[in-house]
Amino acid sequence: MSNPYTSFEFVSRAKLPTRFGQFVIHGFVDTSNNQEHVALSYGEWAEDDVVPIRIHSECLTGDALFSIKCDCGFQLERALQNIVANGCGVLLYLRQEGRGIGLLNKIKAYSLQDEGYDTVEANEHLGFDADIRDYSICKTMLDTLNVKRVELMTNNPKKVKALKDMGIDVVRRMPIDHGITDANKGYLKTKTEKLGHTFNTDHLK
Ligand SMILES: Nc1nc2c(ncn2[C@@H]2O[C@H](COP(=O)(O)OP(=O)(O)OP(=O)(O)O)[C@@H](O)[C@H]2O)c(=O)[nH]1
Ligand SMILES: [Zn+2]
Repeated sequence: MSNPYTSFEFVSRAKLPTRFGQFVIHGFVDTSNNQEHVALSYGEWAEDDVVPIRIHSECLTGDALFSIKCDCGFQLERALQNIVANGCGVLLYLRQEGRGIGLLNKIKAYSLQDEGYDTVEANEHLGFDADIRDYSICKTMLDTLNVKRVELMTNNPKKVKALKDMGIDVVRRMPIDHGITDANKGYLKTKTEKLGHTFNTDHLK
């Protein structure tokens, strides 16, 4: 069987001052499709330390354009704040817009949602599975950053499983229930009911 990690390469790193604190940005490329991904690290750790990490999937609308249709922007901000409060940690920012279908397809899915489809039905109507993300580059990123044991900030059990399957020791999961708005309650409910997210639905009432 071919090694699934051979197409991932570390390219360069640099200091990145942010509103939250002084991070380092590490650039990676997937040479199989020229997709560029980044990791942001904060502070220092020893090889056996449990490092808080967030695997964040790109959401241009939520992360950069202030959309409250989803919870992504809130989660991104909270993750960086958590990392700084903890004294060290890592954000893996994966360019898997729209759960892997890309920005323009996500806008098509949003258009269907305007007509009444939920987030899963909209993907399926466009001919995609509900979630086509791949997390394998995380292994290369974490190896490069010398992270072996993690506390994962997520509500998504698929991310926990993906990391464990790659040999990363997921010591704990930290829920990240943040950013509930009237505009995204329905979306979060669908994520919980159809995509297996361990979201506390009491928050959605
Ligand atoms: N196709 C599609 N993608 C969406 C939609 N809303 C958000 N996304 C994308 O979903 C991804 C974020 O996934 P989420 O399901 O919100 O959360 P998660 O990453 O699985 O889980 P957490 O770690 O708990 O945040 C980003 O890539 C967003 O662009 C939608 O309605 N349709
Ligand atoms: Zn989003």
